Amino acid sequence: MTTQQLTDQIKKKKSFLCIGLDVDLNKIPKHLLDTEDPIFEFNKAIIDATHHLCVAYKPNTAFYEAYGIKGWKALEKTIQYLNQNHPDIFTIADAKRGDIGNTSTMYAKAFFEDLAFDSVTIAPYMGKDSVEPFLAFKNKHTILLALTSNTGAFDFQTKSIDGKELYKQVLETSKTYQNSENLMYVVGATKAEYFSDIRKIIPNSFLLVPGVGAQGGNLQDVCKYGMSDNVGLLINSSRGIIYASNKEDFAQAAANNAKALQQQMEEILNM
Ligand SMILES: O=C(O)c1cc(=O)[nH]c(=O)n1[C@@H]1O[C@H](COP(=O)(O)O)[C@@H](O)[C@H]1O
Repeated sequence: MTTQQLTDQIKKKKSFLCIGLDVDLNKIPKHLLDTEDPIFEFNKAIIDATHHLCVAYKPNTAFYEAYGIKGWKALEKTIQYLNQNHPDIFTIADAKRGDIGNTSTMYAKAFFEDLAFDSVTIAPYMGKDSVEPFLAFKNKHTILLALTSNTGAFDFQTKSIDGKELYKQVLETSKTYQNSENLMYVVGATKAEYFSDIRKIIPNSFLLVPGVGAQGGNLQDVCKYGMSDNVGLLINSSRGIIYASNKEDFAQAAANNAKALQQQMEEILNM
């Protein structure tokens, strides 16, 4: 998917919501545990109930890897279901990968070719040759961790090196990488006060913004300082949407929470 197609979808749906599919078998409704593939059945019900309210889904691979081969199969079925039924929806494999070049190439093949995701999250720590293998894929997107939502972000990302914070160096240096037009960045919703500075460096890049809902980030603040001319934001909520209820009504409850966020987004887009 191109970023133009993503922007078109945002304008059509009046939403820049990304729903995180972080499936924990301890949190899903008990009746689903009797089915053959509870993770997929949960995801399918959530997707069926919410696809008109969001523009992206982001399964975090940890939640699938934790269940071994069954988990990976459920991830595969989920992305196939999305690609077959909702090809207009942007898909993010939240895998936070990155390694020496030949290994990154294999990670890129796994997520872009085998699983056919539109994008994957990548840690920038190993630098240029660990990121460029992902960028080499046309119309696929590499979402680089810039300033994360957790408190540990202050351990390294905001520290100055040669007079400039590390997260700014990540943004500036990554712009020089080959095929850098395929880059997007992660910036946590809990770091709203940093968005103005970030937009000075990357005015138009798409930002994946996790941390609203369960982590306490504020949607209005993020939009005020982080929105670009082409919207340029994908706001993720995982637990705040998918675990709205653990009863039979879980999918409808998730849709209600997604709708509440989408309506706030619509108001912001209309301003
Ligand atoms: O890359 C991410 O998506 C990510 C980056 C970050 O800085 N903070 C962050 O919470 N995430 C992910 O975003 C999701 C947030 O989930 P909730 O806090 O339940 O909405 C989880 O899958 C996290 O792994």
